Amino acid sequence: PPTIQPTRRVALNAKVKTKKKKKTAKSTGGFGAAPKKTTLTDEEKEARAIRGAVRDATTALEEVRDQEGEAQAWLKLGAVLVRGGEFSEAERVFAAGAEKFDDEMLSAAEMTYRGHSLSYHRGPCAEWTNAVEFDEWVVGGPEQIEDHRTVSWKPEEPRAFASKSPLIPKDECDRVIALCEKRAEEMGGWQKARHAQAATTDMNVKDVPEILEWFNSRLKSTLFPMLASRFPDKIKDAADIRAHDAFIVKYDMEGQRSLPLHVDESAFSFTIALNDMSDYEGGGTRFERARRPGSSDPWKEEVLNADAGGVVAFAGKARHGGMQITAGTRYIIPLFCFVDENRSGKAPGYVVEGLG
Ligand SMILES: O=C(O)CCC(=O)C(=O)O
Ligand SMILES: [Fe+2]
Repeated sequence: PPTIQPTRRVALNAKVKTKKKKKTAKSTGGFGAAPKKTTLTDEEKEARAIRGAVRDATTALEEVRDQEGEAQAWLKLGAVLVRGGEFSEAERVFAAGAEKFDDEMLSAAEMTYRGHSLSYHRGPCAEWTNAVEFDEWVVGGPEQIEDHRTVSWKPEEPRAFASKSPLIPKDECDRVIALCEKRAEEMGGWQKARHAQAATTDMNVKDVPEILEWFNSRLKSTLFPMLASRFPDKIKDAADIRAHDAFIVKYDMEGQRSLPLHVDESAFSFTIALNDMSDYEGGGTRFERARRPGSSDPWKEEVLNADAGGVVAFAGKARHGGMQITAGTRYIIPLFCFVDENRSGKAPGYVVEGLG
């Protein structure tokens, strides 16, 4: 089976890489654009080299299509696309290759880029017309946080938004909890080892059909529109948002009480509260370093939380964790999102379509 990409990653070293050199030249019109000058800047040379590599890998793929070792050619083409920032294309090439070949590397690459996004709503969403207000924080501290593929954050840009009232009615949340507890009973308990590096007591949303149907309608009507409205500079259209992974987590005194500081495998993450804060003591999404937008206050730890149906939505690469509860039970749905986008701006699918 493919290696499951951990959706949370606990940094072994608190220092994350700061500035990453951008590898493509936006100034040339991006990936695929013809160079206009004879004297090329380094960036232009790099963009041209990537275009050449994509061409070579595509040609190599065409040549070996029906031969042994073809899986290697698909992997190579995907890797070249990743290098060029063509992430939507890389995902589709890895997936197309994995479909043709029983190859562990291709399946693992598909899982890394696509996650479980095919199980979740993708495409047109409702308009965000909700009157809910949000508390806003800058998170991640003074240094540049790690990029997540298409979404990169300059210092001060990473945000966390905590809703001040529910986005989802409490009765829907109650039903989800009841369905989870019923399923856990049938399955002999909550899963404890799905995430190797930051294990939670959890259950995949995609594995519980009634919850999945509800969740997808909420992604479309509420959660994706809300996210796009909070991050307009990073998300052009809610229809481009993908859910990499979503699961229900239970914190209680018998099982898991907290979650260590980590970064998520996401551009944007949500913690969706399923029950009220009065049901437990402690708890909440704990950001290692936060302060108010526009302030020069010292960075300090901040715990954000909401009652049932409320959310905390944030840049997933800002270090955070689950604050320890000291009594009661807390249920949340962590949701990890990315944007289906090529750095060139070309419509997703153009490389795979070209392969016929
Ligand atoms: O407990 C929380 O609020 C944080 C959960 C979290 O960060 C995660 O599940 O990745
Ligand atoms: Fe997380």
